[in-house]
Amino acid sequence: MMELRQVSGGYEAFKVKQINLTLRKGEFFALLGPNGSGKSTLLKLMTGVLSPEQGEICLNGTPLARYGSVQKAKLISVLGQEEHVSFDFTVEEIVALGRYPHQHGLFNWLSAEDERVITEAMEATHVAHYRKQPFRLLSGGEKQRVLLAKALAQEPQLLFLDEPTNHLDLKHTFNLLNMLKEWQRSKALTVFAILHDINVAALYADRLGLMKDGYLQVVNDVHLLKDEDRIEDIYRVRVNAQAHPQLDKPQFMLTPKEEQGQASPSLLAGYRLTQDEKLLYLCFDHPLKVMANSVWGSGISWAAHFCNFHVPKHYNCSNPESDVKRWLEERSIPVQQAIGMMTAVDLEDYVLLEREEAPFQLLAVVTAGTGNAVDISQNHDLQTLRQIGTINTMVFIDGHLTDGAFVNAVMTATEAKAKALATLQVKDKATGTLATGTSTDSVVIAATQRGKKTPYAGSATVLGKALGQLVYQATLQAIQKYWRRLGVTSAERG
Ligand SMILES: Nc1ncnc2c1ncn2[C@@H]1O[C@H](COP(=O)(O)OP(=O)(O)OP(=O)(O)O)[C@@H](O)[C@H]1O
Repeated sequence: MMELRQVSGGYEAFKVKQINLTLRKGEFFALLGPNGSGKSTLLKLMTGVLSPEQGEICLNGTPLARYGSVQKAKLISVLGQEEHVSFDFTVEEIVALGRYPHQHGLFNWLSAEDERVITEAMEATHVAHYRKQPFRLLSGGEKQRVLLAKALAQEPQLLFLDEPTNHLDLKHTFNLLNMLKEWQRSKALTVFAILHDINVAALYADRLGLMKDGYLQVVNDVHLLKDEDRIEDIYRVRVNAQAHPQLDKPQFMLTPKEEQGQASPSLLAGYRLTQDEKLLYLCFDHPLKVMANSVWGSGISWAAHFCNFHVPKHYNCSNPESDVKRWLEERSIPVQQAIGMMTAVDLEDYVLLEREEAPFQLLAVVTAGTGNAVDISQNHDLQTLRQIGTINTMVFIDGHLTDGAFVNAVMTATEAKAKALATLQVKDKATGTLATGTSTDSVVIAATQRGKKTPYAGSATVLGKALGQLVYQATLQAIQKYWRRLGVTSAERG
């Protein structure tokens, strides 16, 4: 489609240098880079506004310089950063200007085909309802969409956009990019867009290029952005690449300077526990990063309120999540910062153990019932496994865990729980074999994310050992309390 070979050019004091790039037909290519890195200069070279001092730019195999302006406008259109419209045109008249390369004859009347394309472009950019309004009276974002409609009305093969989502609110940014993707697919439109938002680029681009100091440093697919060191080298900012929850695309987090490594009281001095018949509640002064399979707040999140609600033994509800949410609201606990579990166990029988193992502080809170103890290796009828008879394990860590360490911590806590069940010879009633857990267990691992990053939390680490021993002890004690309350004899245990 377009090929740049060893292209250099620009201004007296600034030039882009030695650019090699091939744009593929029908792709969405995003150009990223810090302010002043030369993105707009490169775009001006690619659109023929500036001429290369060295190298060659070809469009469909022919040097760009050989195209006449109308011939070029049939193939490429440009939505620049600042478009000035000097006359008092209506929206429709502005969009109609996009048709000029396709018009014939002396008077440039709009044909039926021109009218169809103009309407299609206005509808795609959601400006059709302003068609009779003067362009100058529109807002910045509305003007941007009208100018995009004009660029689309040109029916280009290649569309250049310089920060197209400037001025646009969230909805219109999303609509515009979705619409571009749609035109890219349905009309094999090639899109070359300068973007500032790397999250947007990661979501919409097929390939992207990173510019720095006039050089196109690298071109690749969006996974290139996962290279945090490279992004830091280009932008001088440390970003944290995360996986998008539904798509195989990276998304980026920034940490404001004042939030980094903020001092706050120690974990063990920074929480309050209250317990009544219905709720076991731990409230922390500062939110913790959480990995959990709780009824409310499952997955990875941040939370400061950890709740274990008591339910009757035969509690049955089609939507336990909405129940827990309602109970949180009834207690005025902020639902968006809460983790909620449920148990049929008497909450008075919770076990709380603290441990300090430098540099970590740990706190484990366990409630345990073994009425539905299960040996995971056996084949069970699923219906019988759905009753509440649960071991709920919460572990709080003053430490900075990577996502891998969170997974490791879940593993360690699970192994420790299984070992406690084995020590107490808890049996699966259905099979008579040793139980490995109960049918509806929950685990919560929460960390303050302060201090040096910890990549592991398995048995070969200080953290893993402390965590495993703490959960083992807490689970043992919680099961023993549960048995004492029920007056269960060892022969009946299971
Ligand atoms: N018309 C011009 N005449 C002279 N120098 C210019 C001109 N336009 C831009 N420059 C200079 O060229 C350099 C690169 O500018 P350019 O606009 O290409 O950067 P950019 O990467 O698009 O930046 P931004 O993200 O801020 O839009 C800058 O130092 C700028 O001052």
